[in-house]
Amino acid sequence: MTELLTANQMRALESAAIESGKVTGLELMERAGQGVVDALCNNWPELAETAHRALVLCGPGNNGGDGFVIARLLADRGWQVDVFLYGKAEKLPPDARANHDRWIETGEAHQWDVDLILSGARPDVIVDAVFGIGLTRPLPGEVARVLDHHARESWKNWMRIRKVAVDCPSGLNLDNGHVPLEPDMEAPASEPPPGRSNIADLTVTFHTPKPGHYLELGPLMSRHLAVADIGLRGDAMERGIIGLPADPERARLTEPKHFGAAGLTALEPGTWPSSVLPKRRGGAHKYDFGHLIVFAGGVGRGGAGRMAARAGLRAGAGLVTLVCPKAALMENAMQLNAVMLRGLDDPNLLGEVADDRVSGFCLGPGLGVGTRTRALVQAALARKAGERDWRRPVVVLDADALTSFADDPETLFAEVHERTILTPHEGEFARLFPDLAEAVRGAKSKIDVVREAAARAGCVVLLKGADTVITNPEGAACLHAAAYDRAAPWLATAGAGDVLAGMIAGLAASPVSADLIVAAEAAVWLHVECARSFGPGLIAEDLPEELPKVLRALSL
Ligand SMILES: NC(=O)C1=CN([C@@H]2O[C@H](COP(=O)(O)OP(=O)(O)OC[C@H]3O[C@@H](n4cnc5c(N)ncnc54)[C@H](O)[C@@H]3O)[C@@H](O)[C@H]2O)[C@@H](O)CC1
Ligand SMILES: Nc1ncnc2c1ncn2[C@@H]1O[C@H](COP(=O)(O)OP(=O)(O)O)[C@@H](O)[C@H]1O
Ligand SMILES: [K+]
Repeated sequence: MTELLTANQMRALESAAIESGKVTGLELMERAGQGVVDALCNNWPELAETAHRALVLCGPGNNGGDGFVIARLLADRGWQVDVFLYGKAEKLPPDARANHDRWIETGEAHQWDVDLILSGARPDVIVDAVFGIGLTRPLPGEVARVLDHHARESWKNWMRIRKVAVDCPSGLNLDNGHVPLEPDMEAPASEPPPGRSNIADLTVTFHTPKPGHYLELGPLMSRHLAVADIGLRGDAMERGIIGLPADPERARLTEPKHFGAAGLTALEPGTWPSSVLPKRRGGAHKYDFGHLIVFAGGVGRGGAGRMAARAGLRAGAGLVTLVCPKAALMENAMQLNAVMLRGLDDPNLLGEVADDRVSGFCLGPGLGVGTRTRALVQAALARKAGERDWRRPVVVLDADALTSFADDPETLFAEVHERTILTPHEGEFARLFPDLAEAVRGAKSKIDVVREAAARAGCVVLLKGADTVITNPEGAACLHAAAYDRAAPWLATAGAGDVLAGMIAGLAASPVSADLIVAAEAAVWLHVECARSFGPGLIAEDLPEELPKVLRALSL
């Protein structure tokens, strides 16, 4: 797992390293600049071979300081380097000032001037070192004009000009992935507002990625992400131990890498996520992997429940039973084989179809909004620990199971327990947590907002999206990003969420399953892995069928 550090956490780590006396701020800045130059040369080997021309845009803080280091290192390689400074040299913080002064011994640092910058010699590379984690307000217009994606069009052959962002494309808030805008700056939908259109070709960040690289606009603006090691040692190894519940303060990125350690890949047995999947030992009985009950809707509405059930079975539940209104039995019987089937009309008779060995419930997909669904949810939540698991049955609540409580979320929150997970998409989230949904549209980090939701609800909450955030009431937060080399646009297809609910339930229903948040994290990762393995043309039904291939690749 990779820790995602907020701006404050990164600053604290940097200060601690400097205070320990093992490193100076200047050394860190030098390594940061070197890291950017190395990443640039790795990414575009042709730039490493011969000297080129760079336009280095420096800002008024330490991000600008990194820019001056980069300017010097490129000049040392024989490059022609034009440097512009936004702000006053006298006001630069000490380390940035020192690197500015070192640069002007041999080069020039021009005062920021939009026309002068855009009419200057054509650069091969633009280095955006204007603002990093210190951005506190919207980009000034004169900076936005230069960094705008279209500004490159002032030069000929502009499509071959590369833009490298230092720490982040300036304007992007690395805590939340938003681009702060002046209140009157909302542009028409057809045209990205200034600042949102600062799109890099490569973004080089330091030590570890930040939440904003993966949330909201982060992937779109950063485009490719490289992480440069600047020799800061964190305690992430201990905190991010694979398969354990996440740290309550630091969010982690859901991925197989163990804090970026090279050589550990998903393909090695024993590593995450294989290590947290229940089905990995021989000699077990089907009940050792749990009995999952998935509820389906009435006549003609069973598809979503059937897909969730199939996903639960493929994900590893020992047995899966689909429970539907009796009138829909025939329809479902014609479609199911390995998934078992029972009819239930009266929610109060849940015990007739779900004995003590049931270890998981999945409710919501296609279930219909209303009092029957509410009653089923309440009946499932009321179940106590069964005979094979000391824990209560896991309850996955999705779609209609959530919407059925839209006018009274407090009733739901009063009944959920620690083995409950709510899996809303943004619309369902807004129905249960209207104020928090508003906050995420504002300036708050999606991670913090979902943390608040889990604390309020008293159970695990998973907010779906290309950036999926999973939190528990203790504050642990995992961010799964279907971005960069794990983008999965094919998942934007009807029913993909139903399959996810089934996969989570199927993984978590096993008596030997990991902590619920950990099981959910693995399910989200596998869900995207299935989409990526299948590729274009994917429909939701393909996802469970792709799972065996994905699991085989994990050497299970
Ligand atoms: N923290 C660390 O561990 C390291 C930080 N480094 C670099 O230092 C950067 C952070 O430096 P700083 O904290 O100085 O922050 P920045 O350089 O990102 O920006 C801070 C400066 O910009 C001003 N500012 C912020 N938003 C503005 C706006 N919209 N309009 C005009 N001025 C604005 C602030 O008043 C301040 O002067 C990182 O992003 C990274 O590039 C690296 O040198 C390596 C180590
Ligand atoms: N562009 C995308 N990239 C990656 N994942 C996506 C994308 N769009 C949707 N998803 C994922 O697909 C699923 C869609 O779920 P949901 O919105 O509940 O749809 P449905 O109700 O049709 O099943 C979620 O897991 C979500 O994270
Ligand atoms: K920057």
